Amino acid sequence: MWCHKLSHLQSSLQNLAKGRDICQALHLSNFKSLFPLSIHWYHTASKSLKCTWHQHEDHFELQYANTVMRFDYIWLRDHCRSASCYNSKTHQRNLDTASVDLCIKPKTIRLDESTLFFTWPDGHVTRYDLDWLMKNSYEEQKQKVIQPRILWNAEIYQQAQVPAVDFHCFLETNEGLKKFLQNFLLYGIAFVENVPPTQEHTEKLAERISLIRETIYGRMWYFTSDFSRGDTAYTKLALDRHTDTTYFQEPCGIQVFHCLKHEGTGGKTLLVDGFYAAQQVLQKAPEEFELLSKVPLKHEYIENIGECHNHMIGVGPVLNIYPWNKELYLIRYNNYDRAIINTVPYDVVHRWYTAHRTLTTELRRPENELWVKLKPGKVLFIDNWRVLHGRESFTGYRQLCGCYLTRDDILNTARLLGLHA
Ligand SMILES: C[N+](C)(C)CCCC[C@H](N)C(=O)O
Ligand SMILES: O=C(O)CCC(=O)C(=O)O
Ligand SMILES: [Fe+2]
Repeated sequence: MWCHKLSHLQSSLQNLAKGRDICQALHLSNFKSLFPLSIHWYHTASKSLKCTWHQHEDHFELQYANTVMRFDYIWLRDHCRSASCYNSKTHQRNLDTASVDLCIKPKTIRLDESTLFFTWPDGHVTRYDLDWLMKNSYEEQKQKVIQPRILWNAEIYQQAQVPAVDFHCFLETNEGLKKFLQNFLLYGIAFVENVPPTQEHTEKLAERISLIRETIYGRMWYFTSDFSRGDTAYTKLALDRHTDTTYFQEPCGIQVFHCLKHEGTGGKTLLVDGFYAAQQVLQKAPEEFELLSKVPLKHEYIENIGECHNHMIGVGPVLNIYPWNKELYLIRYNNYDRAIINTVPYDVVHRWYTAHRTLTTELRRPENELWVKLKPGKVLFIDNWRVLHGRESFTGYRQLCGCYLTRDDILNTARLLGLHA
């Protein structure tokens, strides 16, 4: 695992902010026309960017770099970066927010160069750099994507010719690891090749990018069609596209597959970008997209086979989106493991089935299906919050090993390498 290198992260954030100033300075020409005439505005030139602000009764309004931003006074007090309110070494808040009057108002506000000074009733002074305020404002944040992605169907993915990363490159170089993670973040799938076909080597790969998430299936799993567990994965049957562990309150973030052996026919792996399909639903039937993002459902796993006794339940909508920018972050789709729907009134149920059908139609379009035959030596990583997998039925002896990984920790690794995650 990686240790924290926050200074590195900070300096890349600073570079990002500098680049932004230059871009936004170019868009300043008509910002004056936005001002209401009836209230008193303060105009100041800071560096090259003009800034105008107004102290309203219940909030602070700032126009800077062509952006109109509003800040609640409690927010401005809460985010104070002074040494007594914030520990800049640990990046943690010292201030006890509950001790601040919810209706707090600054006694005075003044701007000096590019720094705003708020003096609070008890005399405490909070200072904010204009660029910091802008970067951290809601207005800025809602324009941004949390996770840049390339949504794909089979043709888009194949044309992109995303290369697999070599085993040694992945394990021994930061470039190899970074390339791999960049592919994974953009497409939701990525391959490592030339891996010795053993469970130990597969485990080593997994540990390079994240933490293994131990589950009811074990830490590293290793399975054949031996009916050893109460799930169709342990048969030779075809499996339609799905995401795994929908019956966990937090479905596993990443699935790793390594086919160690197959002597027989069939058994190809199916991959479908769930976010591409959801995007199609959003375009064709936005109210159905919304319904799929609002109606919570249960998924369930009940197992009573030999020594294995499990009963897992996970609740959540099929599509999970960030409310401020509507960006998708998780699809929970498994028709096998979907539990009884009894938390939704009948008229909504009907609309939900219609919406689910629309999504299923998109997910099942042949042009959205990427089929790959997993071979010993080639390890597949799947973003289980985004990309659905399935398999063709097969004959003969087939051995698959792999594991689940935690999502937070793969993103941690990616961020520390300077990637946007
Ligand atoms: C991958 N491994 C064989 C360990 C488990 C398979 C679990 C399959 C289950 N129906 C699900 O979708 O979650
Ligand atoms: O056998 C396979 O290729 C995959 C089965 C499956 O869906 C799983 O193990 O999660
Ligand atoms: Fe699965």
